[in-house]
Amino acid sequence: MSLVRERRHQNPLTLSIPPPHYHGIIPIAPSPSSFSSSSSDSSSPIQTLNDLEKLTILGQGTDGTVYKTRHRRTTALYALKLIRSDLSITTLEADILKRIESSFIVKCYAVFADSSDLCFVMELMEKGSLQDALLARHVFPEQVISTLANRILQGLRHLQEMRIVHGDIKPSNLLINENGEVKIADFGASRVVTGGDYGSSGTCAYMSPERVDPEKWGFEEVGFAGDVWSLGVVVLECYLGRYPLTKVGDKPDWAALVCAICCNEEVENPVSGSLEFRDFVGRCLEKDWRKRGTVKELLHHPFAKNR
Ligand SMILES: Nc1ncnc2c1ncn2[C@@H]1O[C@H](COP(=O)(O)OP(=O)(O)OP(=O)(O)O)[C@@H](O)[C@H]1O
Repeated sequence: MSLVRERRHQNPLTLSIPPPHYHGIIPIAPSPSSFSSSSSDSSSPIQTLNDLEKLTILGQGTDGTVYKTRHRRTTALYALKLIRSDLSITTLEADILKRIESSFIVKCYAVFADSSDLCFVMELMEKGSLQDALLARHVFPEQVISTLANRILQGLRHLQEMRIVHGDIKPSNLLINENGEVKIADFGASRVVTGGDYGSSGTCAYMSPERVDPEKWGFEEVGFAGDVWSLGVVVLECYLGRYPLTKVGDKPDWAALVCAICCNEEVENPVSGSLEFRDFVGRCLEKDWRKRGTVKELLHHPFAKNR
């Protein structure tokens, strides 16, 4: 998990794009020197890393490992993410995570840092990521996708209220808990916006046209519309059971992705889908961000509104 995603070489569809265009962005992080080595609420049961006992490895990211852990005294279970990375980059994520309180976003209880690692103590999401679920199940029925879309939109609404653009909504950053509830995770590509443009960190396959080619689509957008586009890609991927913007068999390299995102006239919307589903996908995957559905609008859309 890092701000710049070039190292996501394990997954052919998680390609990054050339140098960013930063305009009007306030990085959330303090400078590395001002980052405290331990950041845990004094009322939290987790005061030091020694309070946690590692049980198993839950997964491996680009820059570190996620462990299942147990609090020695309370026996409560947590996920512990250890990241070996440039602290100036990862403190961005730490600072964002600590501020967020929402049942639609994976909770971060504490952040610890030593000389080379950042350690995030997080809510344990027992069922892994939506990516894992897609690999196991392949496709989801519309009703499940509708609930998922609603939860992601509610998470995005919370982030927007905090002026945070997630910047990397994709199946592997959507985690599932014991109750089957999906929550947004991984703020390695996030930004607080004050207007103007946003950076181009994130994962190319899920990036909106205005992020991939800002000159063509204009610089004014603050980035929230980019998260809506990514949601549209995820929704379509859950329905089709494959990455939806390139054709089956296409080599998913950077050029093919840029072409699929920016050049093709319209994203192919499956005729087998219900009218509501197709309209929702169309509103998310509107190429022109000025015409794309907003989070507020889509929360009232017949496909995604709470039933
Ligand atoms: N809070 C959590 N609870 C349970 N499992 C988790 C949690 N956070 C991450 N994981 C699992 O650990 C794995 C690695 O997560 P991590 O966020 O480090 O990397 P990633 O997002 O998969 O990839 P990248 O590092 O390229 O962003 C994921 O596949 C996920 O299934």
